[in-house]
Amino acid sequence: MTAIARRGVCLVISAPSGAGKSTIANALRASEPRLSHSVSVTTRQSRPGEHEGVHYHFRSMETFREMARKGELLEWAEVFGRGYGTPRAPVEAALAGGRDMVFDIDWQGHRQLRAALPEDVVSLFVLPPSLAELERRLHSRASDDPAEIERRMAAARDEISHWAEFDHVIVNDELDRAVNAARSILIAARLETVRQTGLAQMVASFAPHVVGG
Ligand SMILES: Nc1nc2c(ncn2[C@@H]2O[C@H](COP(=O)(O)OP(=O)(O)O)[C@@H](O)[C@H]2O)c(=O)[nH]1
Ligand SMILES: Nc1ncnc2c1ncn2[C@@H]1O[C@H](COP(=O)(O)OP(=O)(O)O)[C@@H](O)[C@H]1O
Repeated sequence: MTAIARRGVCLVISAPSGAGKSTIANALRASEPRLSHSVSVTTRQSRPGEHEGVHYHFRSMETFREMARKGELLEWAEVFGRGYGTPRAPVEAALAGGRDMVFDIDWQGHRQLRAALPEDVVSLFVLPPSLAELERRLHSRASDDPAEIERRMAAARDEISHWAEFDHVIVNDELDRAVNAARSILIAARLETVRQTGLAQMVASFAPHVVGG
């Protein structure tokens, strides 16, 4: 019997800045070696410890706009006054090759990605235990200056107001629990793609007109 090729899963993780989505996505990738990270393009400055092509592709606003104009971005948005977007080519290659990807993007990106790839997206919204804890985490990360932290706290309520657009919502109180929940969501989505692919191929083998084969 030939192996059934499934498409990859797009796991979108969104959250107000500082809630822990990068930490959760990194922990997930550490235990799931075949899960790759969609490296976004951004016009913001790199933070200490961030590397070109690993955490982000750091580009000028001019280059970013040119990429968006040419259709090289699958989705893009302005967040905190800066441009952020998902390069199209790596996502299309991963999905076609049956490789799963995790996306750390905001609610606007989630909406656009879902519209572009309705069959492939499963999404998770991460809540902090409280706004006070969110602010504490932003300070403890020590990556942004006080004005930037203020901007992120001001935007947090707006980001949180979109929670109901997501397939799953978790509170990141204990990190291990949150990572386990994210892993379960990924595994369930993988099984669903296997099931759908398997069923479609099985039906196509005896009734091609049903699945348009
Ligand atoms: N729409 C969209 N949002 C993105 C993308 N990359 C990052 N973001 C979002 O931009 C916001 C700011 O990201 P970043 O500057 O890394 O700050 P952090 O979330 O506090 O670590 C977060 O809400 C990210 O999820 C992208 O490619 N598209
Ligand atoms: N469950 C948790 N408990 C305590 N601190 C956490 C937890 N999850 C993440 N953090 C810390 O909170 C800060 C923000 O996390 P980060 O993953 O950078 O957030 P985001 O990517 O959502 O902006 C980091 O310093 C991280 O180590």
